[in-house]
Amino acid sequence: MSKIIYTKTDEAPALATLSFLPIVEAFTKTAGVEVETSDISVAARILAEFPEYLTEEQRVPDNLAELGRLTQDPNTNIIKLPNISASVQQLKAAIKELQSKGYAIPNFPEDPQTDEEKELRKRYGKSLGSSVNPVLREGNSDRRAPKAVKNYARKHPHSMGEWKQWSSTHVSHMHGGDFYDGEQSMTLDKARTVRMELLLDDGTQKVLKPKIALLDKEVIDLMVMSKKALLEFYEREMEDCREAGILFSLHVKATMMKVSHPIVFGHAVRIYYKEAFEKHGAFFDELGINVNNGMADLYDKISTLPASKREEIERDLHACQEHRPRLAMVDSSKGITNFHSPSDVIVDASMPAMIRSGGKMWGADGKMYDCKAVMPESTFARIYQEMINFCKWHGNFDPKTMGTVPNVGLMAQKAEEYGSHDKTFESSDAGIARIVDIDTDEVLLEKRVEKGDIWRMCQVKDEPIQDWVKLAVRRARESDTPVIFWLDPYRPHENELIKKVRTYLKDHDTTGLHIEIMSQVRAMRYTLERVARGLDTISATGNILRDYLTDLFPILELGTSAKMLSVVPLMKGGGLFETGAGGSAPKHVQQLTEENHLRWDSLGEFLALTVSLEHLANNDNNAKAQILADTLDTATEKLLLNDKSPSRKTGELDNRGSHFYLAMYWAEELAAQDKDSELKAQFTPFAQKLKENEAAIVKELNQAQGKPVDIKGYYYADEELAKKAMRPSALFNETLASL
Ligand SMILES: NC(=O)C1=CN([C@@H]2O[C@H](COP(=O)(O)OP(=O)(O)OC[C@H]3O[C@@H](n4cnc5c(N)ncnc54)[C@H](OP(=O)(O)O)[C@@H]3O)[C@@H](O)[C@H]2O)C=CC1
Ligand SMILES: O=C(O)CCC(=O)C(=O)O
Ligand SMILES: [Mg+2]
Repeated sequence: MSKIIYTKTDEAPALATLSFLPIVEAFTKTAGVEVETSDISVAARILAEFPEYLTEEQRVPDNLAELGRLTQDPNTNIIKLPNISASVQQLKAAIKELQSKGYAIPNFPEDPQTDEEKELRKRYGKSLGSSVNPVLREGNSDRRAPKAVKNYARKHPHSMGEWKQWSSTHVSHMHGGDFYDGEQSMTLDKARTVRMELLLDDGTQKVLKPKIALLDKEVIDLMVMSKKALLEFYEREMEDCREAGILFSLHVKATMMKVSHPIVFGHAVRIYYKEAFEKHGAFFDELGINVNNGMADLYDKISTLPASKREEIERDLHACQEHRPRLAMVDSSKGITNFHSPSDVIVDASMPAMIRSGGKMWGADGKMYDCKAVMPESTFARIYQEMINFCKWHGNFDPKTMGTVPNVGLMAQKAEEYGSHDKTFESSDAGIARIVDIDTDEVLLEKRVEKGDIWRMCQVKDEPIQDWVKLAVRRARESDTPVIFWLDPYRPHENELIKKVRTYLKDHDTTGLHIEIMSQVRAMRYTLERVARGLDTISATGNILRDYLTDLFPILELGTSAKMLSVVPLMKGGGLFETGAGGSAPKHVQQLTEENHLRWDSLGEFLALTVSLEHLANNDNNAKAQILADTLDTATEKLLLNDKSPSRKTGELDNRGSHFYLAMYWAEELAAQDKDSELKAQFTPFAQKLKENEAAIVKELNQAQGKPVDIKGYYYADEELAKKAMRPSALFNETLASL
């Protein structure tokens, strides 16, 4: 029996699953495909970590570890929905909710002192930040807008803000002392075992990571971010921003760069509120305030102080704002600024949203203003400035005519920066940061660090690079589109990759293909010149640009990256099918609980299911699965053309209504096909029933809206209540059960 593993995650995607999965199960069983669910929500991952605190009935298996193992099995077929990459605030909220539901898990130790607390912190750390995707992504990334989706966007363009040539919006990044500056890189000449250590100025050796096994031909890098240079940078840019009278916004990726970026974020907050931190810093420490987790942590912890003390602190914070630039807002109606939480503004999505709106972000008064987009690490920040330059000169892009930019991303086996958090350190002392071969004592890479500097080692294995080059060539051939490898010869790491790309391209027949290697800024310009002329260009990039570009171009081309096809061909032969390239849209949940309307668009799920079924069909020689895939593809196109995607407005068709239409169109396509008479016979009466009841079902679905709905929880909602809320049409449920 063929099997698809369907993940259960968090927030809007998890709610959508409750409505969509029964449809998937009903349809796929007709092709002998079993659908198994696997709960990898942040709540389930927390529970799996602490079985000894739970009763027998409360315990849950470690599904993520099991899925990680399955990525090594060629028969694996996983549909992975977007999940929360939790900030400390979110993790604490999830813990609190679980405790309130009777799960006696321990509190999150904010400032661990004892060994026991340190151990707990380490265990909770496993559920922090991006901890699902890196486990499952045992393959490289293939993300693109399918033709039907692109055509739909061309016919129904989303709104775009206007770019003025005189816009003051720009990107600011460090020009020295950051990870890019003086980075060191090497390709290994043999398999080695190394340690990471700090050689202090007094000669003491401090081992931070005792043993890392590296493979032959692996590329490793050593990078340092100077605290001094970072603080000077912030000071200068804040002053520059205040003078310019525009909004200050900081864009980081604290979810994936879960060790370095909260530190980078915290320094910005402390510089902005410098005088207040000088005055109250020691007291803040006593209270256990850590603004690396955002100002939310500070406001939370001072909320219980006596009013006079609290007001004094608030006054002092306010006084700092008087001579600092205005901050970009995340939610101006609630007074939530860019400094509230390091993962409220996530660079991959936040920069495209700003560019789409003509370079504007929200100010505290609810109006939009030009901004200084601050991205301290210069390595990739420059691509955004290049795009802004282009928009200022050319005007914003036109979704009706613009070309498309699919991406082939190097991602497998925790490639590059995104796999480096367990090898990232905030230096406790000055000294030499070194990577040393344990067996030979050779110092492979070394760099001077001062106290407070952040240093890290990144790695990328050779086999994933070979696989990435192969995938890029395959995509170029299949789509007859030029491929540009975005690699910067001035950057030592990428220079190593350039050598490898040149070597491995020779393994493939590239006759007639257009393949080039360009530095990022040139690649961006080249790609944009083509985009503006309606031409398509594949970007073949490293892991960070994979993440950035697969939100950037889709958000401009399609309005959201949720509509992307996102495939991870696992290196061992299985398939991981991600549902779009975007997140979990937390504010959609709020709309559901307040108004019982879910505007989440499951298009990414429809696309993922199509390719997942196709993969099954090929692997298991399952002809029925292929028919299901082909008909689902046509049904999805029909859904788009007939405008049955969810509306943003309560009372109109929402996520559940769009699922009904998908089911109806899919059934109609299965009834219309003549390749499999059994399927035809099964689906003909079913399609008829859905068609006959269309008006009544849509009425039931839409009439349920407009009033609050309580699903008793956010991270671990009551499954039965949530199911009931997500399946409000008795008529549709009955009809589906009859299949
Ligand atoms: N692959 C994964 O697992 C990923 C997970 N994440 C996680 O998701 C969370 C939120 O991420 P964030 O970057 O803030 O934002 P999201 O990508 O979730 O949402 C940003 C905005 O995009 C629109 N949007 C996104 N997806 C859809 C959809 N399917 N249907 C309709 N509109 C959509 C919504 O716009 P509007 O408000 O206009 O409706 C939404 O407010 C974080 O925890 C993050 O770590 C993020 C990226 C990928
Ligand atoms: O894992 C995460 O935190 C986000 C993933 C993401 O943004 C992406 O893969 O595009
Ligand atoms: Mg992303």
